[in-house]
Amino acid sequence: MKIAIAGAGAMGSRFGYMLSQSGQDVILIDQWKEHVKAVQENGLHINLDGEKRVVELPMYLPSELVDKNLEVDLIILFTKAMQLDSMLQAIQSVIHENTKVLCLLNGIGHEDIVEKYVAKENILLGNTMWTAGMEGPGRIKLFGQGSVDLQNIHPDGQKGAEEVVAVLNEAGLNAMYSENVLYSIYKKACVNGTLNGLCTLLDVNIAGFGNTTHADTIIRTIVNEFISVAAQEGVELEAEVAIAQIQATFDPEGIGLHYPSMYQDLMINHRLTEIDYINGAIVKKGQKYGIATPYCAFLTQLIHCKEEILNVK
Ligand SMILES: NC(=O)C1=CN([C@@H]2O[C@H](COP(=O)(O)OP(=O)(O)OC[C@H]3O[C@@H](n4cnc5c(N)ncnc54)[C@H](OP(=O)(O)O)[C@@H]3O)[C@@H](O)[C@H]2O)C=CC1
Ligand SMILES: CC(C)(CO)C(=O)C(=O)O
Repeated sequence: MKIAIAGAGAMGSRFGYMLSQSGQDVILIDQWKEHVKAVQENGLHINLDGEKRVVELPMYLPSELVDKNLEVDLIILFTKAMQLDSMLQAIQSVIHENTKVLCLLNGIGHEDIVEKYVAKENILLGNTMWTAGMEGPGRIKLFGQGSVDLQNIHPDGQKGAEEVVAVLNEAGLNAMYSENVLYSIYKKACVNGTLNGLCTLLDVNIAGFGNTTHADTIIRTIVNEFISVAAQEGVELEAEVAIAQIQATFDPEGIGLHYPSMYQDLMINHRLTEIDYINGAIVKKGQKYGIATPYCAFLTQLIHCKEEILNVK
């Protein structure tokens, strides 16, 4: 399968690497010039559980694709939420009538953006528990295991979605066809809504926060805000199920030593965060449905304060 990864930072590069190792024909696309140049000139440097390796993968800026007349079977979107619209606009030349587009970003509501550029029949929505980090342009750090949940958003897309699940599984990405992707998205959003902002503000990794005596109370309160909003959208998510998935991330042998992507954005790279698409999205929906979401609102405000203090753009 010809696969383009659009947004090939940490996660996109991980998926691109694993898919190419399984024999798929992969290209990486990103708008970060230094990163693209580094991969074009020196290959993608991978630190996999401490073992270093370098792989050659074709990588392009979107502007370099325009006259290439490239057709791909699948595009996997892995930008940050703030860059999704501009990336989709920039890769129009690669999106054809039969191109499937799988969106795996963290957060809620990305389908509204993808639908502006892609026919509903070709849109697959999902999320992932894999992790990754950048050590610099052209260099990624990988450890731990993960999984992917995905589903077509239009009934005609099911066969295509099942094919994509099979391709991801051949690459060892542990993909599952979800019967209710909105459920999967809200369940994963509970993980991000409790860990990303708090690990960032408290300056700890997942295990560090999870091991505090207050973590459980805070997590339960935030999860309750998420599930009250989800219920208004027809998603019946049990608090204990969401909490169990969050607690499972604390294990240092799993992803407990990971600093969430928001920490990497704000504290390491001094970049804007996705808070408005996670806790901020719950606040907005809460206002619409008349549900109080004070913890999500406070967390969103604190992260925005930190963005201002660090003067990030
Ligand atoms: N990292 C993780 O462990 C996980 C992340 N996710 C989600 O996956 C999606 C992609 O995340 P992730 O791979 O972490 O994103 P990255 O920050 O690694 O890369 C995303 C984009 O950000 C820009 N960028 C990143 N770092 C720099 C930098 N130092 N300087 C300039 N530009 C930079 C690049 O695009 P550009 O130049 O266009 O700005 C890049 O394509 C997000 O929605 C995230 O929440 C989901 C699960 C786990
Ligand atoms: C790994 C995990 C689940 C941590 O919250 C994540 O999605 C992220 O880092 O953004």
